[in-house]
Amino acid sequence: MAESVILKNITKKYRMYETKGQQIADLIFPGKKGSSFNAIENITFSVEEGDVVGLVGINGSGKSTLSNIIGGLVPPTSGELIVNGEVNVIAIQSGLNNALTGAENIEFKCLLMGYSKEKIKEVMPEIIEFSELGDFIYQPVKQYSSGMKSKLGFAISVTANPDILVIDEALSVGDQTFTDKSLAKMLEYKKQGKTIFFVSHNLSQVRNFCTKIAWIEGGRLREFGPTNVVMRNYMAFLKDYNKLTPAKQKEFRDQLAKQRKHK
Ligand SMILES: Nc1ncnc2c1ncn2[C@@H]1O[C@H](COP(=O)(O)OP(=O)(O)OP(=O)(O)O)[C@@H](O)[C@H]1O
Repeated sequence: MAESVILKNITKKYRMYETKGQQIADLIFPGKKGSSFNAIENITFSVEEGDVVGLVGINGSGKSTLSNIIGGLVPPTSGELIVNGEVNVIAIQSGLNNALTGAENIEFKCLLMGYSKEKIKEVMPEIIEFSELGDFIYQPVKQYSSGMKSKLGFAISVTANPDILVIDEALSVGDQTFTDKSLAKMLEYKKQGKTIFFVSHNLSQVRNFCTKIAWIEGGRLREFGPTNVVMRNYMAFLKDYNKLTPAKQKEFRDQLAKQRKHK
């Protein structure tokens, strides 16, 4: 199998400030004020065509940052990312323009993907039908619920038929029927040998759907491997973590955060 996505020592740093004044001072004297926070640190793994990779980890571990980097939405601070093919990200905040209607967003995204006016006319009814939004498609997206936004983003992306698909929690906000329909579409993609990254807190979806899992903890890759192996270890970790008191859980998260913070 050919390698589809290769990550080599990918790091994403953000500057963090305690006050607005610090932020302004840092603009004038870069690096003097505030601290640096590693949202993602030294992540290395590679994925083959046809792999469906679940990204798991507790809140704030860095899953969305990593999926946005893979999707080309966020540049890494350092490291090398090789993506062989066209990639599309579906997230709850999926880059839709709130001022435009659903239909205008479809048109806009299709134009960005290089579709001709004729092609857009052809795919428009298909996308509207998949989205299940009915007449809401002519309403501005700012009036949509997060589930409706996710449906629209999903419908556009599956019609775009990318080689690599990144799905960030987009299936957790829709209703069950839509989620089932979307999972069926994903299975079709999986059968076609497309590469999929799947961020979800729904572990039974991850178990049923993913062939591999990347477990992210405190911005670092704790484990990468076949679903059955990593899922077993992650579940054991969660069982222990959930047994901790809220104060002990916070202590654990604070300890991880401390390791990510640098001057
Ligand atoms: N633009 C940003 N500026 C500063 N910090 C950021 C930024 N984006 C993310 N972070 C920080 O990076 C860390 C990882 O965030 P990320 O959203 O990737 O985690 P996640 O695993 O997707 O979390 P969740 O499960 O809660 O969605 C968090 O501590 C977050 O506060």
